[in-house]
Amino acid sequence: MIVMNTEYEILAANTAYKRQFATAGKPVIGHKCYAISHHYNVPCDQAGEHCPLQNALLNKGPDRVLHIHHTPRGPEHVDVELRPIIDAEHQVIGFVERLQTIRHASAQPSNQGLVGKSAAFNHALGELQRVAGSDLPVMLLGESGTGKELFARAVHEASKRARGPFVVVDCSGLTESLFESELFGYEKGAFTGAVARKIGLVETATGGTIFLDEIGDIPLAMQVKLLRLIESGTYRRVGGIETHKADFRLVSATHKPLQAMVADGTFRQDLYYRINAFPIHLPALRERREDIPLLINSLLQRANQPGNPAFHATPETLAKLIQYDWPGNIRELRNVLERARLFADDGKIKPEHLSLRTDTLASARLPLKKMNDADFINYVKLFTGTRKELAQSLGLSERTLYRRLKSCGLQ
Ligand SMILES: Nc1ncnc2c1ncn2[C@@H]1O[C@H](COP(=O)(O)OP(=O)(O)OP(=O)(O)O)[C@@H](O)[C@H]1O
Repeated sequence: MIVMNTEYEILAANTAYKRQFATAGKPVIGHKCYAISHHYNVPCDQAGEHCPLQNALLNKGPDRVLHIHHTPRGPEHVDVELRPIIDAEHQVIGFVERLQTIRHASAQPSNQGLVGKSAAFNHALGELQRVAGSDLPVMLLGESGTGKELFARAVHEASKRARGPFVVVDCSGLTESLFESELFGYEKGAFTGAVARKIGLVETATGGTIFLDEIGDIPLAMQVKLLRLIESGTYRRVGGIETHKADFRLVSATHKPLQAMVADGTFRQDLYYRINAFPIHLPALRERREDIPLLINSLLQRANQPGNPAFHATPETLAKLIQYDWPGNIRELRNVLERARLFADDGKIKPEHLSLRTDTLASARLPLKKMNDADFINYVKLFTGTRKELAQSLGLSERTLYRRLKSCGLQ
């Protein structure tokens, strides 16, 4: 926590903040918050980010945002909550800021969990952070392979139920009778083959979270039973008479258009409102292209066997992967990399090692040399290598690249 004046200067900091940001010979007191945590020399809102201080000043009330901070450990996601200090004349004279490092997502290559730092990813993460602490049902909406299960796990881990179980139910593979016995369990003798009592997943999830993946696939008859469970908070084992109390937080996901299904009668409206209390839209990979290099590093790190040389993508490969449309999102990226590794004998993943669906390869429609200015600028901004590598990836000489950069106002 820190206390600041309205000039963004840090007046006081607690031990945790100092431990994080103060280094010998570089104390934090008296310095601007944006210089310490962002390495900017202007306030965040002038550097293209949302500044909670400006909002809190304007509204004379608290404000909360998700930021990426530059810590000695590298960039990290931080949940920032700012409260104004208001004097007797109703003037804002300072702020108290509480910063909380988010552990369930990483802004640098990581061998586990969610990674990302693009605006689209940060937005979804910010929503997750807001809802996690409550017991509200969460609905994750996104194309296949966008990380719905990882997000669901992150909701659980960021919640008060983190120490409880996280139970995944894939609804798409379950028939009606199976759904009921899986979810609620059954008593001995409930049906042929029920030779002993079986505990259901709802019971297993006591104190934790249930993730219903592909909830749009639940048949209508089962939707009634699910609704009853959610509304009453109780259930009965199949063949049982005793009522049990349920204690779980519900996270659901689907890539189906639930609203349209409600309209045509294949999904119950009452259930829809129950489970859709807090929808979070997960961006497709093509909406967060700037995360692609980070994701590639993370996924290659994950696939690496100890003792083997580390794999990396050449600049040309990176260029191709950034341009591709990724209909299968991160799962497809993971598969493409896993296959490419088998061909990259020297650890370098080259364009010929990639198996991309050519119909969606943007470069097939758009020769790199002939890119228009807007696409060119966008491409340059996303590129993380050196200038030489950039020229190579575009098939330009360094001199031509230099002229093109200059003509677009990029130095
Ligand atoms: N932000 C992320 N950072 C790192 N890895 C990710 C991220 N999002 C997804 N992945 C990885 O991508 C793969 C697909 O993710 P996941 O299974 O969660 O997707 P999904 O949306 O649930 O897919 P489906 O709808 O097909 O079930 C997994 O291997 C997961 O680890």
